[in-house]
Amino acid sequence: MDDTCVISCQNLTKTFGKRTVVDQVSMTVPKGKIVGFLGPNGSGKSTVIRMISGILSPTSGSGQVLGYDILTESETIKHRIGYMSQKFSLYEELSVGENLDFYASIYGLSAAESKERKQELIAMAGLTGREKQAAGSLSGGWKQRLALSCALIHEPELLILDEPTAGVDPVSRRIFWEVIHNLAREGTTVLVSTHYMDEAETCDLIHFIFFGKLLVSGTPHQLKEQHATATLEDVFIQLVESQEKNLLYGEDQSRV
Ligand SMILES: Nc1ncnc2c1ncn2[C@@H]1O[C@H](COP(=O)(O)OP(=O)(O)OP(=O)(O)O)[C@@H](O)[C@H]1O
Repeated sequence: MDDTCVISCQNLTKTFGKRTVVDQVSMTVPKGKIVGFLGPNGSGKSTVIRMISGILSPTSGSGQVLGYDILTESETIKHRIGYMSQKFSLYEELSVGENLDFYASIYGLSAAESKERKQELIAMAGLTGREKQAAGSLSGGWKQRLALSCALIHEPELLILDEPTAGVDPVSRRIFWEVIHNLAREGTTVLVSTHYMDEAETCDLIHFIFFGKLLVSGTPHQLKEQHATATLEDVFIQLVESQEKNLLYGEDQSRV
């Protein structure tokens, strides 16, 4: 793997029963960049993300994450990356501080490291004063930032976010993205799936997936230029409409 890339996968494929939901996806994520992963509902984003994160085994294909093999070193990958899904994975009955303690213990931080890191993350997430509040009683935006803090407890160099802002209000989304951009400026690489085009516009690179196949990759500017559109939303609509036409006229019917 090129050492300027922290994720690289080749012909990654996942089949559930007779359905191929991820079909020979090859893509890279360059170091220090924010990479947006876009595609309609059910196009395979979460499945790719789960294979890259070492949570799900591919049916075929290969991949390297932070130099580790996704087929043979998935446990190491899980330990080295920061991962946050839409479900947030918080313990609702535990307090903000206890949730962070829990994740610190999973990642093997010493008591001193844990204390220092907790303070940093609580400040970063704007959770100061809420350390003793039960996670379950936090509003959506606070829960989201606590979940992000838990994913960052071990200072991962790669952060993988699966629709982290789904169902969160616009102000919280903006605060969340400010945090993401700050992390990227400090050198963290981010792969993030999203349905929000305003979020995608701020990514350094975009991979667009449809029905399990990677259709296009490029910077937001390149994609808009290639498709002669003013917005990424128009690029998205153009891609989906042209693919749906292909499906309607008989191409790739086996994949639906
Ligand atoms: N464990 C599974 N067993 C069977 N089918 C699955 C499984 N996991 C995902 N799928 C199917 O794979 C397809 C891709 O799902 P995936 O969640 O990866 O899409 P997505 O692009 O992340 O969608 P969304 O944007 O709605 O979250 C869907 O049709 C889904 O139903």
